Amino acid sequence: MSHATPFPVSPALHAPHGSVAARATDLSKVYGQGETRVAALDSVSVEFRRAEFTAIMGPSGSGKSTLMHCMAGLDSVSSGSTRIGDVELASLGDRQLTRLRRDKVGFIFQAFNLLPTLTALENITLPMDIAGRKADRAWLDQIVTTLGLSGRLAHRPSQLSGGQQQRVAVARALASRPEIIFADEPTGNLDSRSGAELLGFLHGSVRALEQTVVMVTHDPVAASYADRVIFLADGRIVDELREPTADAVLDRMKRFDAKGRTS
Ligand SMILES: Nc1ncnc2c1ncn2[C@@H]1O[C@H](COP(=O)(O)OP(=O)(O)OP(=O)(O)O)[C@@H](O)[C@H]1O
Repeated sequence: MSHATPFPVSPALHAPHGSVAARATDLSKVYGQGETRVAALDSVSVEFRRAEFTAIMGPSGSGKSTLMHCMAGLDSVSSGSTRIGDVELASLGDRQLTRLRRDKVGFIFQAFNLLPTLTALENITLPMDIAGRKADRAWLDQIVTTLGLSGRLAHRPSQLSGGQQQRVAVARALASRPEIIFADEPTGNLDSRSGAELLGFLHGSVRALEQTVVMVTHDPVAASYADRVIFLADGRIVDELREPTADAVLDRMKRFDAKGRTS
């Protein structure tokens, strides 16, 4: 599906695509043991290329969140490897991993996860403030303007609509120019119009800013904003769709459902 790009496209930004922003190789994740053992991920290998928007879909319990958490270094892996850029996450100690997450990874969750006592602007710059890094003012201005937050920066989260709060969360994720953004059902708490706006911003950040985005979603329309969709079932990647339309995604999902019922 073709979606409008809200960010001004700068041709100069369209430098070489195709390098890998994150990669999992033979990634397995097992929770529990004995009778409670669950293989949440079973030998998953996947690449997320730079400046590409990937949606991860699959039935409940198929391993979507686990894949994202392992890729983002929020959860340990049982076997296999995960890399952000050139860095193998298993090779890092706790402090190095915390620093890598802070500097290289942006997160957007379904719950907006904003601190209620801070203003919108303070929430946006918080990760950089904690890291002792100065925000790039021009970059911040561009993000804030594009996301339509200029007049809301002094507001606290309770004074903002759900859509505005989620846009603050998007601005926070984009502000440090992370290598990759992981979004877990980012539109789950939004009405359809705010959701569409947000997906437009994510899509625009991929096109115009060369941001890499990986998004878990249950919604075929949300997935249609991505460049590709990967489908998980029982902890394995079972299919992939490029240039998805909502109808094509729905069609694949129906096929998996039908297979699930007959197998
Ligand atoms: N901390 C945990 N301890 C034990 N089992 C877990 C844990 N986290 C996830 N699981 C199990 O791993 C499997 C994959 O879970 P995961 O949350 O990754 O699925 P999902 O596809 O994101 O599901 P949903 O769409 O419902 O959010 C499930 O069977 C789940 O019960």
